[in-house]
Amino acid sequence: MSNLRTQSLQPLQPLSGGQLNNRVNNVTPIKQPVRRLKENVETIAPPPSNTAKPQQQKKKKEKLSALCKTPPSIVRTRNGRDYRRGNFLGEGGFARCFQMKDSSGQIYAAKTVAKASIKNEKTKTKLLSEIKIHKSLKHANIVNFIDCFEDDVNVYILLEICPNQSLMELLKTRKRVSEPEVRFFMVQIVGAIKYLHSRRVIHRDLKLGNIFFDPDMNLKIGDFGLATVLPSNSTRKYTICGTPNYIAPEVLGGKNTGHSFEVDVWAIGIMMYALLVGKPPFQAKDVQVIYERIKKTEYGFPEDKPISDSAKALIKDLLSLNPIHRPTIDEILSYEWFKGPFPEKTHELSLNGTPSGLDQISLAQSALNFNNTKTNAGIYTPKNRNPVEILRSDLHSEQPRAMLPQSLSPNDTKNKYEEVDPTSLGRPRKINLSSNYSTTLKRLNNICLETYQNMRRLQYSQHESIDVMELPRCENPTLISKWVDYSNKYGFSYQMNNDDIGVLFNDGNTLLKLHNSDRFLELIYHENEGWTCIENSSSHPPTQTRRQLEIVDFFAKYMNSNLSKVSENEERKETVFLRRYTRTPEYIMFEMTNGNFQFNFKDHHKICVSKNGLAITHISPSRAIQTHPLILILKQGNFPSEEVPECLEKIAVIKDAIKKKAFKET
Ligand SMILES: Nc1ncnc2c1ncn2[C@@H]1O[C@H](COP(=O)(O)OP(=O)(O)OP(=O)(O)O)[C@@H](O)[C@H]1O
Repeated sequence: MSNLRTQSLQPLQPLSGGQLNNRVNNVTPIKQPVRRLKENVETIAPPPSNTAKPQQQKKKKEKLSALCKTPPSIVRTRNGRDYRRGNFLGEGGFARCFQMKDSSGQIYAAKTVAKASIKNEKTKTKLLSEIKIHKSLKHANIVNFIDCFEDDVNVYILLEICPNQSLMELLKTRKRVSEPEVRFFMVQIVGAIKYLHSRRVIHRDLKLGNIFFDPDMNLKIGDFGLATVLPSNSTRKYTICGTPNYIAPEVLGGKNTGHSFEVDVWAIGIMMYALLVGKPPFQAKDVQVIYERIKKTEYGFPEDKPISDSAKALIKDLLSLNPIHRPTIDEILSYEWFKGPFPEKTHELSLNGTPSGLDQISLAQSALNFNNTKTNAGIYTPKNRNPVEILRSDLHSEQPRAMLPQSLSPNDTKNKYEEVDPTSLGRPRKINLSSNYSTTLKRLNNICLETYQNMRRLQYSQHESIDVMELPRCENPTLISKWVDYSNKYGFSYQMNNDDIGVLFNDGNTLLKLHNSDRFLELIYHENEGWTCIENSSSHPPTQTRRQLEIVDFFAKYMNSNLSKVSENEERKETVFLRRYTRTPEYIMFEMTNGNFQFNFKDHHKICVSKNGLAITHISPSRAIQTHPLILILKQGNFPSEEVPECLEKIAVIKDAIKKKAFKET
């Protein structure tokens, strides 16, 4: 603890175990304002009334975080690490949060606490307890603790960055959140709380403002400032703490009743209600009124904001006055409500508005999404089955069929359309790039821009005489002829018309099996750079790629026996693989590593733009293929040998899609 006083940049020493649970005696009488009284507002509630004890209330409103000075532009730790300070991220009652970048470019959030605000022993113990508890946790839905250090003025808690704010901001923007989305949130939250409780940690400050979105829009519980570890399951805590709107009735009972894990279950009920209805159930201007309502569980469901009966039933149980009547963490997910439409993930678009089509997610698809979300939240670990076995049973059972937008005919999967960019799918392995590949992404981005510029120029010059330079040699390009989207588990699998088969795995890496060869390529993706290629023999694959190879082989068999091809086979002219794909309701777009763009439209016509936008290929539903200079097609208004419905409109759509990519990358 003396560390907090020491001068500059010493990493904090670990706490001795005894310090952690000595707060049983910190009984705060109920009449005193509860810690974090200021947060009564939780920004969606009106501010607390100032009628009683105006002096005291005023004093409480001064945030300790105001004492926090902006950290220097470079924070150097004792163990030699430099962090470059970035933007201000947000502020709580106690801390301010800033971006911090390490020397490899990885960005974190640094929760920064002013030493001036930790003058007394109690605050110091609390901070050290927060650090010790948070440091001991590792779960997919808990903000990851990275490091902790200090300088002369601040203590820094370095955390995984959650750049998409919290559920509180989401609700502020959206006013109410749809039931399918809340189902998804609840599973992730329940997974994290189940994990905490299994380690005898009670969070005690669960609220919308403490549940953040990570870059992939997964929820992460943060702020362990009020968390406590119970020495045994039967121990009870007596400290009155929490945020008024979220406080459980037994906490308000203070000394007389004590509280335990069920306070977190209560808070889950409050959050579920708040998300579905738009405000917490016991909200009032005056904190004492909130407490009175909580003690009598006095709340209702407003008629003008209808929610399902099964949602009400779950909320009612979660908000049981008697903690032992509340469902256990394990029981929550067996409620009927979770059988409703369940999305595969949360989309970034949800931050601004209700995504469409959520209510149309089929029962089978919902069940699958629910199970996957539970698994990802650590709620049950499937038996250690071979991934190929899992794939086989998934692909051949009735349920998951619905989730696969089969090859070129994605029927009822509109709500799944989204951009899938390997850079956002996972942290790529850090590797040394060979010089051959290190400029690949830059090169592709340049081709993308050039393709857009050429298409735009040709569109404007279609009434002028043809420049021979615009007439490229028009051989048919390498195309994706079959595909299976299994990105909710493994990745995106495809077969090309040269019969090479690839899987773009969810970590961004690709395995490409070359047709008529014993060789396969492991293409390791590196953010901002490109790919490193390792060539291997399929008959003697390295151990670490064996499972992936099995998956590729499985997909290969599956595609061969189940899907039809887009076009006839071509000889391999080049080694090419899928860079990334984008799905919209109108088309799926493939960006290939030779710079070509393939668009499969929902009317089963496919168009590929090659030669940096100078050549265009049409593949008809009957697999007839023709490639021409784009300028000719623009002049004639359609392809010569077989008409393409709404040909010029399709080309305009393609140009716009490429434009979006071009300007996103540069
Ligand atoms: N991991 C993170 N990534 C991005 N921003 C974060 C992260 N953690 C915290 N923040 C931002 O910093 C603010 C303050 O963080 P936090 O809530 O942990 O601090 P606090 O002072 O303990 O809060 P409280 O008022 O709840 O006690 C948050 O509201 C949020 O805007």
